[in-house]
Amino acid sequence: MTEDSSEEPTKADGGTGRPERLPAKETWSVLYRHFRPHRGVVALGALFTLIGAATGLAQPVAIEELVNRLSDDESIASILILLTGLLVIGTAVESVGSYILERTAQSVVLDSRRSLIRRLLRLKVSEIERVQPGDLMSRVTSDTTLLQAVTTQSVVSAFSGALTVIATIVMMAFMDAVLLGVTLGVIVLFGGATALVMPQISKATERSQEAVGKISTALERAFGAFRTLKASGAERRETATVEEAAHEAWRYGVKSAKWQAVAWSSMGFAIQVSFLAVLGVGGARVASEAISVATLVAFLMLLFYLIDPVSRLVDAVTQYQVGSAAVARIVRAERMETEELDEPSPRAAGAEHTPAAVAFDDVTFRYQAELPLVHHGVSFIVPSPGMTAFVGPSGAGKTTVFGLVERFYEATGGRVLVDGKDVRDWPLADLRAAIGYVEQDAPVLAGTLRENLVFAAPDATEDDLRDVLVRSRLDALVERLPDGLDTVVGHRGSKLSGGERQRVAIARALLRRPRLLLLDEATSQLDAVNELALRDVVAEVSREVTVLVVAHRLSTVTLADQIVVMDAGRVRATGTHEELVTEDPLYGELAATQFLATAS
Ligand SMILES: Nc1ncnc2c1ncn2[C@@H]1O[C@H](COP(=O)(O)OP(=O)(O)OP(=O)(O)O)[C@@H](O)[C@H]1O
Repeated sequence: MTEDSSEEPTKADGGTGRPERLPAKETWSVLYRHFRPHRGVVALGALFTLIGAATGLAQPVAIEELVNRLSDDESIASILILLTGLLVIGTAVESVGSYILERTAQSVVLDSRRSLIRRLLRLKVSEIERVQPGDLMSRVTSDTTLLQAVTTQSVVSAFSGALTVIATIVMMAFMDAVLLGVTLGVIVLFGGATALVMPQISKATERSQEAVGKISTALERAFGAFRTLKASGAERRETATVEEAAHEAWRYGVKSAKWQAVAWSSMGFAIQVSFLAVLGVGGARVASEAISVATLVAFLMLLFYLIDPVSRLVDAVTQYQVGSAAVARIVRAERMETEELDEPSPRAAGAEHTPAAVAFDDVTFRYQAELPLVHHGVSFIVPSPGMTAFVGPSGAGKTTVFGLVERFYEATGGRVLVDGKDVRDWPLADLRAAIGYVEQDAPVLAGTLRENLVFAAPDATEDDLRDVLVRSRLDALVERLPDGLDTVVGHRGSKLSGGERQRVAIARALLRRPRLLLLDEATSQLDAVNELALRDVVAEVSREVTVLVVAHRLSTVTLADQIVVMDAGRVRATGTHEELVTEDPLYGELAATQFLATAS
């Protein structure tokens, strides 16, 4: 089962083109999904913030009373005590509230990172080939951080800010409706610009985040081929590429900051102007005895208190713009197609060790809809147990056979059968648990030798490890290394030789105790002595296990129980070496040139 993307491939890109913006409704629903598990805590935090704000609002009322008592020559001691109490309680409650909200915001970031990480490592192979992994990484590290702002400052500040604004306006209305009209008129007139610039903030932030993604992509490209970079003298050019992306991030970051400043200052300006307007109109109303001085003072105090919630509202909307840009990028990553991968069932995980049966039944395949067919009706049945070698010119589609058996890709037509069952009907984890796969370039991961070996078989015992080290001819190397199995092998195993990397990859696959072993040019870099040894090991393994190899070396191919000759995506002949040398001209030619040349 896959979770399908509703977007066109070009829209769900990893940063290569500019995707369409996410509709506001969808942004809201994503934000709500992240927010929902924490709604209880957020409500508590919001309540504390509100209580804090209410104590602030009570202060002008208390001051109005204080001014009245002063003018009536009454004692103000009780009012002063009340004011002090309000201040202390307000500060304490507000700080606890803000701590709760910040903590929740961090949890939201954690949740979104977790869900993204879980999905990213389950992406289909074809999805990863379509995008830039560096950009995907920046979505986990950088974009999720922006989510933090939109779930606290934005959602909660908007809520508490709006409630406080409403409460303030109600209180103002009770004091003097005319002054309230003046205040609102001025704020709407001068603060209106704020609303206009909001979309600009979101747009600039998304561009800036895209550029951050480009930085990761460019760095990943450079580090991924560091020696080639140096050997090609490309340091300056690649540095310039990364710097250009960094500069783009800066440019759009500054643009976003500019629009945020416009939003803030227009709202600040609106409140300042309303102060002046209330002073003018209020003064006239005091002179005409429509209102008392105490009411004007209290009203001005309320106006003063309005600055905070209005700022919070503006901040909320600004942060929402920033966050929505991040949400769009996160959602697009979340929409990429993933594989459903459960734990392998215990039987598949190791109890049963019969060799797997593999067959292709008229398989056609293309990597992408717009690309030509790679397989045009490929059919073969492999002996199990036994070794089957795939040979043929470069690009004939040999590696693709392995990709289809592992179900990294699904056949466009026909059936790929393992144990007589279409691989699409297998639980994916069970299928892969049955297979040991050594890829063409024998990848070794950063970490220690031990970590690399047990990567595919975390439950392997020390005895298993020792046995496989001997079989894959790694024992001498491990003994030589000062830290033995705990030696760190460097990024992509850069501290190992090509042949050592291949042996590590073979050992890793053997340790998995597979029922089906796929070896893609797995011994191409081994010296003659090690190759001979490993060939014997593979031959021995193939007595109990089904082994498929892609190999160009005669030594490996001649050993095979069956050879499948592929050419331009078709099987042109199947047989043993002796049969094919005489029966198939292409194989005869390959044997005569490539194999025999190698053998001689
Ligand atoms: N991930 C991919 N996306 C698109 N096209 C691909 C992909 N992988 C391989 N191809 C194309 O499919 C064709 C078959 O590739 P494949 O790797 O199966 O050939 P091969 O026979 O193993 O070649 P070689 O002996 O050089 O390894 C080639 O033309 C290749 O360019």
